[in-house]
Formats: sequence, C-alpha cells, structure tokens
Amino acid sequence: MNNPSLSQPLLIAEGLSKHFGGIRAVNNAEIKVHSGTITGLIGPNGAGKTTLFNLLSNFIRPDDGKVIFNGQPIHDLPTNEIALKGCVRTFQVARVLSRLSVLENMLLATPHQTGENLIQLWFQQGKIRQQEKENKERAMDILESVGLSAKAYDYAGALSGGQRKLLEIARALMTRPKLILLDEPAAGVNPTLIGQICEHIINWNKQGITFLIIEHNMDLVMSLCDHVWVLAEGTNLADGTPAEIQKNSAVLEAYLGE
Ligand SMILES: Nc1ncnc2c1ncn2[C@@H]1O[C@H](COP(=O)(O)OP(=O)(O)OP(=O)(O)O)[C@@H](O)[C@H]1O
Repeated sequence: MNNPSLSQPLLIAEGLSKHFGGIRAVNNAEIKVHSGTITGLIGPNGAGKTTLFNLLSNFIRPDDGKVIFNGQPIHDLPTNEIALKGCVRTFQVARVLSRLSVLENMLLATPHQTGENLIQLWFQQGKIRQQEKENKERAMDILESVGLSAKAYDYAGALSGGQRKLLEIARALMTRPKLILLDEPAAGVNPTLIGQICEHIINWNKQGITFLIIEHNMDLVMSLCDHVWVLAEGTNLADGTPAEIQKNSAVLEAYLGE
C-alpha cells in the first residue's frame, strides 16, 4: 500500500449529483482516488455509495458534476470507453454470464480483438489465431492466480457467490485496468474466501492496480484501505486514514450509530 499524499489523484470527482424523483441519492459529492492506493468508500445503507459508483463509471448520467480519470474528463464517455481507458467496475451482485463457461466469461472481456473487424478477420487469420492463443493463456494465468483454473470449462452459473465475485474481478483484470471499482467484494462471501479475496486485492495492488472499494465489512475496510471516504445521505461526511475515520465523531454518530 502506498502513501496517498505522495501520488497524484488518478480519479477525481467533483460536484456530483443525482436525484431519483424526490430522492437526492448523491448530492454535490466529491471523491479523490490516488494512484497506487486501496481507497474505501463507506456509509450507512442508502448513503448513495452504489449510485456514486454508477456515476463514476457513467452507468447512470449525473445531473451535475464532473469526473476526471487519469487527467481526462470521462463523465460524457460511454461505459465501455471508460473501461478501455482503464477504469472498470464490478457489481454488488456479480454479473457473470451464467450460461457461458468461466473461460468464455474471461475472453469476452478482452479489449481490441483483431477478429472483431470483418476485414481483419479475412486477411489476418494468423494474427487472430496468435492473439486468441495469447488471450487464452492470459485468461488461464489469471484464473490460476485466483484458484479458478480447474473451473475454466464449467458454467459460470455453477460457481458459488464468492467464486463469482472472484471471476468478476478476474474478468476485470483482462482489460489491464489502472483502477477497479469494487462494489462490496465481501458481501455474501464466506470468511475463508473473503480472506483470499483480500490477499488477491493486496497482490494486484502491489502490481500497480488502484482500487476503490465499497464495503460494509469494517474489519476489511480498516485493514485493507489507505484512505477512506464516508458518505451519508448522499453527501460527503468525512475522509481520512482508517485510524482517523474510526475516531471521527461525526462518522461514529451517523454511521456506527454511537
Ligand atoms: N434507480 C433508482 N431509483 C430510485 N431510487 C434509487 C435508485 N437507485 C438508488 N435509489 C435510492 O437512492 C438512495 C441511495 O441508494 P444507493 O443504492 O446508492 O445507496 P448505498 O449507499 O449503495 O446503499 P447500500 O449500502 O444499502 O447498498 C437510496 O435511497 C435508494 O433507495
């Protein structure tokens, strides 16, 4: 884990707002994620965390505000272009394609495949075969690293909830991301697998991948994160190191109910 103060923000969101009818789900919120960090996003149920993720990745359009990723505005870009720039997200309930194999799920995430283009498909068969071979090797390497290689040819739908979460993160890695937005990686996952997921996150972080993680499991947040942002009722309540957040009276009052 790195010291956030030593790096420039990889992701900056300012003035983000989104309302659904009369509900202000996110209201003038900001967040900064420094390159090389594992940053946490916490808050009580309904605080607006998932909506903020949806705004950062443009799954829903903000009413107001801007999102800068790696020095470029991304709030007007389609989600797939944001992913191609290196900012990918996972979901609270893992969205794997159940009727495809684990390996096929991985391969579908591969960006810029030569065979997608009809003309190149006709004239560059050798290059396409080589690329497919490399993609498959990379997919198998990543599956191996998360302990899912033995399941490569199983339907993704046959995986446990925790394994699906791992597959979703593994699939995100196929895009060679700079930043992964993880929505509740520990929710519904057994404690052993939670430990493994944490180890993987730490390893990937050491390899240079930055994480922004929504999580209700406070032990996980406090042990894993360099910096934590707290939302309540759609707005920023606090941000700081895990130690600072743990003793912040406003956070204790609003979030922990003390
Ligand atoms: N599509 C939607 N339509 C209407 N209201 C919504 C929609 N999405 C979110 N909301 C509302 O916006 C508020 C923030 O929801 P959000 O899911 O972002 O919170 P959260 O902090 O992620 O909650 P949790 O920790 O329970 O997942 C809630 O009041 C929620 O009911």
